[in-house]
Amino acid sequence: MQLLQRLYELDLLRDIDLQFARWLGQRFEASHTLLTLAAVVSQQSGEGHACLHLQQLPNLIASWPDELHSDAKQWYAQLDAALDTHQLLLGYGTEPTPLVLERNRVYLYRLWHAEKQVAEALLARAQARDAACDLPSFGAALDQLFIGATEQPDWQRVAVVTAVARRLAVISGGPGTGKTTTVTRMLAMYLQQTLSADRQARPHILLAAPTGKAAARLSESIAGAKAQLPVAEPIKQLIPEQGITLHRLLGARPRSVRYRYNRDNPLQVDLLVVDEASMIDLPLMAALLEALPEHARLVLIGDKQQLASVEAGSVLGDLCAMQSAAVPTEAMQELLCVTCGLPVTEGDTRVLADSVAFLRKSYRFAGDSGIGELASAVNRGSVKQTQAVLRRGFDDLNWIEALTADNQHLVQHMAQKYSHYLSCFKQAISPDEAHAAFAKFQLLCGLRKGVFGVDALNEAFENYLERRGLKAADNRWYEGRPVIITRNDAALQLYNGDIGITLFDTEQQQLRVYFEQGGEMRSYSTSRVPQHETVFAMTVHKSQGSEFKEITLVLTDSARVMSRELVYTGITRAKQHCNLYGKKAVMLAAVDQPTVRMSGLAERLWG
Ligand SMILES: Nc1ncnc2c1ncn2[C@@H]1O[C@H](COP(=O)(O)OP(=O)(O)OP(=O)(O)O)[C@@H](O)[C@H]1O
Repeated sequence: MQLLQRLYELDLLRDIDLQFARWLGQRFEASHTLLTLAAVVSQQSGEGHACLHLQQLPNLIASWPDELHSDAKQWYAQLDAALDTHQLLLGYGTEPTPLVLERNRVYLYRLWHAEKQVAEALLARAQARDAACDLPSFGAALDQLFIGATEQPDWQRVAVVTAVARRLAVISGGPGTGKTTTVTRMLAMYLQQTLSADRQARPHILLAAPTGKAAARLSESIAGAKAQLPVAEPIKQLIPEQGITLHRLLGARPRSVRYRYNRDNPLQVDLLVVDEASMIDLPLMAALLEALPEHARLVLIGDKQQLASVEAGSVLGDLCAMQSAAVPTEAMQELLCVTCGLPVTEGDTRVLADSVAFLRKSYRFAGDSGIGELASAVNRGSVKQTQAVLRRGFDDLNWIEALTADNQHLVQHMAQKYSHYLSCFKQAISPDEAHAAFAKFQLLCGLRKGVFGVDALNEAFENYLERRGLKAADNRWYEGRPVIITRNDAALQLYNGDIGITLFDTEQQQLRVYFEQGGEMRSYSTSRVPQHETVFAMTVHKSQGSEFKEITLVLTDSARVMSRELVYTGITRAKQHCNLYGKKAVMLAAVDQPTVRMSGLAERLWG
């Protein structure tokens, strides 16, 4: 039997991958070798890879079951010759073809095009030179913004200078390293510079994030940081506080993949701040860059160590890749030397290095914080340090050994942790109060399927609620049901990842679901809520962009899906307390397993 069919039967290809190969077969009469390659490239894009690196193919084949190895090796041996044969199916990007081969990478056309567009647009923005900064006033304004600061070097100060000086800025830092504080100071600095050149100027600043939750958090953090800014009130007033989702910003339209704002109809904005940039996939970044007017500044904030976007690409990671340890250009080094006291260093200069800044010190987690220590051990990929942190015993870190092979012990844990939230519904509660109560605790899982996956745990917890009389057996909806949207609905303005809480509306005498949208609560009747699921248990992927007072991260199942980035992202969702539930071996195996996203973007950007 042909390799393509066998891969599908063994669940190594999805329906869509097989259909794609079959459709190509009908249109192009291509060889089985090339069609199998098309299906594998399609499958890899489903795993988040922007392309398939041909050098990685032997590793991929080695991960397939033994029974396929002989056929797969034969297929691999025929690939070189097949790549030269069907130029209508596989081209080099000069004409649109279903597959594109560039260097040793094979792409689906859509992702190749998006990657090329993103690289060109980012490099053009990084190269753009605006009017030089007025150095004397620049230094004085910085001193005022960083009054009392003692860090040396002060990476927040470096990030502010970077972002004010360049049309593209990327600020990456772990939890609590002051990303929002820095961006707020940067906005004040930018406004001071702009207004000192033209008193009447009223630059249009916008704040956005990939999910509703992240946008709401950005609004809250900017408002908090703004209140502490040591600048004049008129400057503060020009800093917006309201963040919106990228889909809303770009004008997502029902049943259309095109956004309202695009190259022909650009956004009206002078400076755009986008938070949680690690969640932005290649096509979304391409659409964002296309809709941004040429003169506008783009400031991307995020944590490069977090999980990459669910869809294909690893844009923030690639932007921060710093291949061959590139250093900023001479002009930028000089500016950073004068304004921040950074030493000028020899090295391979890259224009993109002028735009990237890293924040390194966490102001949220003090030295005695287990969450901070664990996050940094996991981040470094050090199994030894991770073990040491787990042994040491911190107040904010708790290891819970899984006691049963089924999930009942974990359901008891959930019952205890959600007891405060569930008790809120004994009396009338406002939507704001309900959302605040729900944000106190979240159970996070790496997996969707299996006994310790999100689906089974939500079901088991709802069974528990039924036993407690908090949910009727025959009704999916009940007061207190938290739901998460799983598919964008532009018409209703509800997007993937938005969380709603079900409450009884005494006026309408019915259950309604309340979502926070742009700083306001909006309610929907239960029948109108687009595709959703219960969210007492949530995947770590979906939790990106959100933070909770306390979390429990479930680490029970196969280490294959657990990666270093997944564990890091999970534990850093906790602001005050982090519980780890499961088996230590799973945790340690995950720490030892970094995720590799295949992409050509880092090479295009850093050369
Ligand atoms: N230079 C600093 N000195 C003292 N405290 C600071 C400094 N920078 C930030 N903080 C404080 O640290 C906390 C976290 O800051 P901020 O919210 O800006 O970080 P963040 O990186 O945006 O966090 P998150 O991980 O939530 O996105 C805030 O309470 C802030 O006031």
